[in-house]
Amino acid sequence: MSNSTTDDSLITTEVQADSNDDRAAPAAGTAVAARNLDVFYGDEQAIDDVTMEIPEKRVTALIGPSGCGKSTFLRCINRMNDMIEICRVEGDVEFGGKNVYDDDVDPVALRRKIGMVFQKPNPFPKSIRDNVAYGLKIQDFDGDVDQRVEESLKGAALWDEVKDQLDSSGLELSGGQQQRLCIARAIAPDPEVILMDEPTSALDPVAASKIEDLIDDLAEEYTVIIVTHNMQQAARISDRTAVFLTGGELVEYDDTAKIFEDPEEQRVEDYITGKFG
Ligand SMILES: Nc1ncnc2c1ncn2[C@@H]1O[C@H](COP(=O)(O)OP(=O)(O)OP(=O)(O)O)[C@@H](O)[C@H]1O
Repeated sequence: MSNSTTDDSLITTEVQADSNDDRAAPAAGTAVAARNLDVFYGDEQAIDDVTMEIPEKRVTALIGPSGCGKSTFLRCINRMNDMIEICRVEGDVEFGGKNVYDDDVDPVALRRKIGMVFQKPNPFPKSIRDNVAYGLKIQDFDGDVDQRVEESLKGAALWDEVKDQLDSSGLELSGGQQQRLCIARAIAPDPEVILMDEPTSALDPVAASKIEDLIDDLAEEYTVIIVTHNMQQAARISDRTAVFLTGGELVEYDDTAKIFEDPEEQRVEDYITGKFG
């Protein structure tokens, strides 16, 4: 695991800066690690004994056919599955040297460190400024809110388009702009990890392409973990790719080039060449 955080820091410390990060070089450390993770919905098993280490400040793509457990795995990382009553998680998800399922972890504090962006842009019916500032208010942020809003909108490549209309409703933006607003909202609390569940699938190709470019930029500062159905997208934007297959099995996990050019597993080759799924 990375040494950048300790147990207590899950709740208290800021993101560690690493301005010299070079994505061609090996990652500095592990951001998130699943260890023997099993997830059940009632009697149905959705994730089956998954162990994987996700590198920090890289883009990791989770791919696989519908229903193989990609979203379930993603939601385990910041305990969004807690909201689903019949969901049961066994095994560990380590973040900052700590199992996020330990009794003393505060899920709300965890979600500030591990933000999330969903398939459908879901801005609140509030102003652009208030959408971005939302997470700051919850955490009693005592810095300059307007400055953080501006930084977050710049970080989400939206500032230039909205800087003169910060008091307009977030719902008045286009779909692609709304998704970038949601990304700004996710990065405002200064997370370490951003989870993205098919963030471009509801967008037109131009808007989707802007988000892809943005993901590339975000990986300079954050660890990005993205579920995508779009294999070209995974190949374009990710450094590492994890292939899940039916039953929640992690079949292969490697550098993205290796997965797409020379996978070890026949089942993975069949999947990425479109023989099934
Ligand atoms: N809230 C839920 N309640 C019950 N079962 C669920 C729930 N969410 C997911 N499942 C089941 O868990 C399994 C994995 O679902 P999940 O959505 O994680 O897969 P996925 O790979 O993300 O699928 P997709 O690509 O279609 O979004 C499926 O069998 C699904 O029916």
